[in-house]
Amino acid sequence: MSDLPILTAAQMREAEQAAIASGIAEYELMERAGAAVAEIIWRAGGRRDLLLLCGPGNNGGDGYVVARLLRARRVPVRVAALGESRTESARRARSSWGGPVETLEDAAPATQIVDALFGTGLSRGLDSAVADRLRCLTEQAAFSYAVDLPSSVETDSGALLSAVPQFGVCIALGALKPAHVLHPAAGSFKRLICADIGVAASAQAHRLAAPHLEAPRGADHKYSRGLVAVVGGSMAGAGLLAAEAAARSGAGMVRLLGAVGELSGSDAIVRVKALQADCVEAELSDERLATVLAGPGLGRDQNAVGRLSAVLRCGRPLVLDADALTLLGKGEVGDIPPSSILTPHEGEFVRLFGDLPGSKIDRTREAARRSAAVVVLKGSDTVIGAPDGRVTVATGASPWLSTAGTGDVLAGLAAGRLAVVADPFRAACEAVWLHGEAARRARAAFVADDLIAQLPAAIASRL
Ligand SMILES: NC(=O)C1=CN([C@@H]2O[C@H](COP(=O)(O)OP(=O)(O)OC[C@H]3O[C@@H](n4cnc5c(N)ncnc54)[C@H](O)[C@@H]3O)[C@@H](O)[C@H]2O)[C@@H](O)CC1
Ligand SMILES: Nc1ncnc2c1ncn2[C@@H]1O[C@H](COP(=O)(O)OP(=O)(O)O)[C@@H](O)[C@H]1O
Ligand SMILES: [K+]
Repeated sequence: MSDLPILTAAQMREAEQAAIASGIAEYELMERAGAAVAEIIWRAGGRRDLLLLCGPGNNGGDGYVVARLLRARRVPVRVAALGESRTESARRARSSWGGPVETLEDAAPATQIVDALFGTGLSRGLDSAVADRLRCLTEQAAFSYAVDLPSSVETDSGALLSAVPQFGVCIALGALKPAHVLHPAAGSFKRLICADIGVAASAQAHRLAAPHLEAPRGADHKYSRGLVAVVGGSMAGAGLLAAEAAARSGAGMVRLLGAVGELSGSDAIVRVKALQADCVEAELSDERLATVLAGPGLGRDQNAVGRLSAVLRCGRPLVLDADALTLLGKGEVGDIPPSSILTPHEGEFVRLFGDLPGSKIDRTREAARRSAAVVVLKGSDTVIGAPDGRVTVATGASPWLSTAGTGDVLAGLAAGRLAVVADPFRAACEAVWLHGEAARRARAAFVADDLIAQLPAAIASRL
């Protein structure tokens, strides 16, 4: 898996303009885009009959190029257009096709359908008659492809501007756009392919790639590999889940601060009795501590406030989750120490940062900037933002993760990886990837404990 760049519509246009300024004609880019799409369709569908739906802009222009190139390979191709072509390159592509052009209303279904109606230029939802026709034709096809983006999705936010059918393959041109990784748009295709069209795309946002992890060295010992403290609380099970995940994350040692003797779980976790804030404070003064996690099962009463205050003052790299985020959102404890990792779900995020404008990527980036922390905004698409503006987006997470306790596992994993690598953004990215991989390996109907059991194999796969 590669860490592909993610560009907004405006950034993509800038990259295209830079390519044009360097001497590549706009029409040449359209030819390259069409050729890349035609090749993918040819490999998947061979000579099955195909209907291309072409819109008025350059997305439609790409479509006419695809039609011409596949006709040359003796694929039975028909083209249906939504009006005249409105750009010079699209008009040129349409005239190079030179074949008949049907109307969208009259076009009969085909085995393969290609949506080249709109791409990054879509400015509003499709008219309902057009949306209906697109849905009908797509549902009747055995193979369906969206060129650059499914028409109807908002490029920069991933919102659906009108109803979108389910496509088999979406072929992103030049770079990914936010709608390729953010839900709901990212759920409107089964497979995503990014086609290189020779436009240099550098971005601060990337799709999360599989990490390269390092095994301990011969000279390592449990403290050099990272000592993690998990500050538990009134819901002891959540703290234990986080501690178990931290213990299987590659860290050298995990201490669980809370009540002792009540819980089962791995004996490798050192339970330390620390029920009051002053005991927590004393435990967190250990110079050998690499990271401290607070939040899972912490509670929200005055005792929890005192314990969390001790955590915020301790001066160690922190991971803050769940109840810790809720208490921070209420403003009842101090500020978030810089370089922390915060792992909110949507509700905790809004309580902490309010109703920020823009896409999930924009909101996460802004929250990271404001808090000077790494923010992991969880969900079916998890966005990880760093204070310096870097963002990665995890795609394709198993919906089976929507079960109680999986967030506690992620928090423990983040604390463990932070203890190992000491870089909060890298640690958060590794944790999110390993969490997704553990879920993939656990397959279906798993509970949070099953994810923890998969962590050693997930880690081994990246050494
Ligand atoms: N940026 C790049 O580097 C490249 C872009 N290419 C293609 O160009 C596309 C972008 O082209 P355009 O900017 O022309 O945009 P689109 O082809 O997405 O559509 C823009 C046109 O649709 C109209 N429109 C927008 N929403 C509408 C609606 N709901 N109903 C009816 N009309 C509507 C606009 O007024 C405009 O005329 C990309 O998605 C990609 O497919 C490729 O040709 C190659 C390179
Ligand atoms: N529909 C979904 N698809 C993929 N991942 C999901 C989905 N719903 C939740 N998740 C993931 O599951 C975890 C749930 O965390 P959280 O909401 O904190 O739950 P809990 O507090 O019960 O542990 C997060 O990592 C989140 O990204
Ligand atoms: K399209």
